[in-house]
Amino acid sequence: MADTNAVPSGEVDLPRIEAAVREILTAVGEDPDREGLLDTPARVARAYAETFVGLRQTPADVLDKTFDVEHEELILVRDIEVYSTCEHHLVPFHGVAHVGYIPSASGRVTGLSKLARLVDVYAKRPQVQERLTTQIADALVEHLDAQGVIVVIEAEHLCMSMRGIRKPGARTITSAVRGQLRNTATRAEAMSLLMGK
Ligand SMILES: Nc1nc2c(ncn2[C@@H]2O[C@H](COP(=O)(O)OP(=O)(O)OP(=O)(O)O)[C@@H](O)[C@H]2O)c(=O)[nH]1
Ligand SMILES: [Zn+2]
Repeated sequence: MADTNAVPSGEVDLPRIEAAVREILTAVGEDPDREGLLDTPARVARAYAETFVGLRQTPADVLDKTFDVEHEELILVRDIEVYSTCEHHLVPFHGVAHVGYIPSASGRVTGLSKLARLVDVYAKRPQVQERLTTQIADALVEHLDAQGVIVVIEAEHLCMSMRGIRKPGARTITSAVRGQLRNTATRAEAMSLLMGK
């Protein structure tokens, strides 16, 4: 099975994406040489480079810089906007991520913005929501030695809204809980904080 954590080396092959987009336009019955579409393959290539930039990033890139704070309680950033791409249909899914952790016993914490950056490292790849959730949680355990982690993602998948079953508004909720946050009381406290109750 392919290693979904693998980081490919090298740059995005823009000319190859351009050629593929020309092919797709032709295959759906369009004329890639008509004026309105002339720049489209190059635009799509640049957009894909941005959409999948996380394939060239690692969690260490954002979590290696830490500092020590005396705080062995929950740190939670709620409502981090997420745009990712469903790996089945290559259309977006979008919503919010809530990311919380209890720092290591030595109080190793990361900057709050780094939690949002970590979400993007994994969101900017072809994804399924379950794996996105799990990867964020596991990175916090691995890189911060966090004593507990909770990640909840709520998202709408455009592959379910704009096509296929066509159910706009259906939201999928996934969670990943590690370490001390598996404890019923601690987990209930975190859940009530992240639901805003
Ligand atoms: N578990 C999971 N499923 C997803 C995710 N994103 C999309 N899917 C689902 O992936 C499935 C792919 O199903 P297939 O039957 O292979 O493809 P399809 O014929 O296009 O399916 P429909 O979307 O039902 O039309 C669909 O049920 C999608 O709703 C995700 O993040 N997690
Ligand atoms: Zn999909």
